Amino acid sequence: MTSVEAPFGTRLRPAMDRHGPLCAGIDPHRELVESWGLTYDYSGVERFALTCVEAFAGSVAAVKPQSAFFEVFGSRGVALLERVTDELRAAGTLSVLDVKRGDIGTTVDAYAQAFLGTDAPAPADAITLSPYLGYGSLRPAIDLAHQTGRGVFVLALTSNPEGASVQHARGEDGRSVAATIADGAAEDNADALAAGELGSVGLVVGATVGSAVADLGIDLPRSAGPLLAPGLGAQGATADDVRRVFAGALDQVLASSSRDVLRAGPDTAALRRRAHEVAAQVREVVTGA
Ligand SMILES: O=C(O)c1cc(=O)[nH]c(=O)n1[C@@H]1O[C@H](COP(=O)(O)O)[C@@H](O)[C@H]1O
Repeated sequence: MTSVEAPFGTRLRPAMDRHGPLCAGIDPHRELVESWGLTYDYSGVERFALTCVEAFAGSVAAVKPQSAFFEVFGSRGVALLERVTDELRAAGTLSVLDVKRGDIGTTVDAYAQAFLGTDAPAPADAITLSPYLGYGSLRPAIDLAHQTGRGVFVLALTSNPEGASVQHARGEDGRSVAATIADGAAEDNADALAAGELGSVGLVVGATVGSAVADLGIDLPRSAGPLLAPGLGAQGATADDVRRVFAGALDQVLASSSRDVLRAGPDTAALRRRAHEVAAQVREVVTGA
């Protein structure tokens, strides 16, 4: 059992200040594992994941293991994922578990207990959530995260081209789905905003989304939480894209990169060096230095 912690946002802010605003992904794709000279099986993925932990622990603001690549190996893969989050926790490095959960509220409650509760078997510092059963369906997870000092990242504008068909759609009031989700985060982070702190309800906004934030009238600064920004590197987004997409909210950006960093392995030092390089580039963009 883990105890209640200080709010996720207030733990993330100093980590980003210290290491640069990068969340390094652990995504053991078959081709990456093989490019490291490992066989693509449970043992190869175990070696891959634990090398990433060794490289990133204590070196980056946050680490985001992608559950799908672990679930491929069934219960052993899930146990490995739990080991990854446990080792990150022991090293004092924040984990963002990428599980993209979403369901009716009563089921979300169980997901919340599984990942964010004080009795969670291997709690993460934050998880990713999908709000497409309605932002309100996530209430049990958001409330529990607030109680236990953990965080959530709610998909708002995803980095993939297909996301726009849902996220840009407008309701009867003319507001887009993505803007409504950002409004929800703003309400849930209102106390943090008033206190001048980073909120614990983050949004996922891809660095690939072009002018969508402005076109849809989304007020990112008012959302007041961290903005997890995937898409850098492998999906084609650049530092300039980060500057443009997040103009006005750059201090909330937590850029996320998986393949671009992971390709530097299998050498632990090279992997860490690449993570530092990308973190420094993002820091330069967000501070305008
Ligand atoms: O929630 C995410 O992390 C996420 C949201 C999104 O809109 N786009 C997106 O790519 N992701 C995740 O971010 C990672 C991107 O990996 P790379 O493209 O290799 O950097 C993957 O784990 C994706 O599942």
